[in-house]
Amino acid sequence: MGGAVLPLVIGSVGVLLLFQILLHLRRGASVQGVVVVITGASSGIGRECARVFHAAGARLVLCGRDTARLQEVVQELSGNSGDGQRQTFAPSTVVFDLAKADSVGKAAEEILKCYGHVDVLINNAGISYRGNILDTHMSVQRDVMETNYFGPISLTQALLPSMVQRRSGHIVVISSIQGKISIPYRSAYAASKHAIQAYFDCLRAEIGHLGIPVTVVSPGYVRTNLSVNAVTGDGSTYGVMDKTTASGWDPRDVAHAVLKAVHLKSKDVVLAGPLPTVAIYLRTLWPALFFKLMASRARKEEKRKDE
Ligand SMILES: NC(=O)C1=CN([C@@H]2O[C@H](COP(=O)(O)OP(=O)(O)OC[C@H]3O[C@@H](n4cnc5c(N)ncnc54)[C@H](OP(=O)(O)O)[C@@H]3O)[C@@H](O)[C@H]2O)C=CC1
Ligand SMILES: CCCCCCCCCCCCCCCC(=O)OCC(=O)COP(=O)(O)O
Repeated sequence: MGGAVLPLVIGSVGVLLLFQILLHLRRGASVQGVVVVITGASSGIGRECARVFHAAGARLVLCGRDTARLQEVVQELSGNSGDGQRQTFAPSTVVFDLAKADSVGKAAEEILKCYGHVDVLINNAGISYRGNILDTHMSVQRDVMETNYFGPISLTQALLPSMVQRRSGHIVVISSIQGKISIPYRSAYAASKHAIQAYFDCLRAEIGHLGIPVTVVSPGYVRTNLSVNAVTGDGSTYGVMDKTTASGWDPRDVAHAVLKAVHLKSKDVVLAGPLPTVAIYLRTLWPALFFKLMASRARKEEKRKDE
């Protein structure tokens, strides 16, 4: 009888410890006072990240193009002092357009002035696209690349030297399942997300040993305004809330997953259901079948448009 008690006590203490660790992870105590920069903080995933990181005690620098919409987020967060268990901070804002190459350097200087350094950069801002390649202006292909690829990598490269100097920092990028597989009528978007994945995989290998982790987060569909704001082949706004978007993940869950990824210093996180996950493996292991499925998907979508 006595022999069974000790393992039971050790087991219970172990479970209790594990519970405490999980609780600690959920609370995100690791970002208390940490300087977190979020691009695209005015809506969708970025706005939810702002809420979640603010509640976890981060000192935020929120970025976007629209002063009024950013101020709305600041107002909301400033009036919300969290659960009272930790100190929260009123966010700072920096307004700039990632697609304007000459504005990013100046914005990085402004960001650094807020707290003197950056602990976590979350490259979240982005735009999607709808269109077939034959009818898409080259200017659209370039514009999507500016916002989704050149903008984030310019900002990253402008902030990196200060992280390297301090031997401290963390770079996060919100990519997409479409950074891993390409689906028809998304050429500009999928290409920009593949480019982002490749760039940050290279960066991870180059700077990991300096104590600066790189996290690529690849969500599936998320319930935001991404499809509404998407650009079409002639440069006009798509303006439609797609069913896939409307029935996607709650952006709050994505934001919590980003916080967890920061805490765990995860390298590559896929946030999607089984089908997209199978598709990623299929693309590598049985590409011929994957290409066939995508071609059939393209024909079906073409037919739907013709009806
Ligand atoms: N929703 C989804 O299904 C998925 C989204 N993602 C990715 O998540 C990220 C966030 O998108 P999501 O929240 O869904 O979409 P939203 O359209 O809701 O948000 C996009 C954000 O990006 C900002 N933004 C867009 N263009 C620029 C620019 N040129 N310069 C600066 N900021 C810009 C917008 O700010 P403002 O317009 O105020 O300037 C806005 O805050 C994107 O990178 C997207 O690719 C990935 C997978 C799935
Ligand atoms: C033998 C078994 C075969 C099973 C594999 C079937 C392959 C199914 C293809 C699944 C495609 C999933 C696409 C997911 C796309 C996605 O989640 O994108 C996220 C976004 O970035 C959304 O942006 P968008 O502008 O496209 O709304």
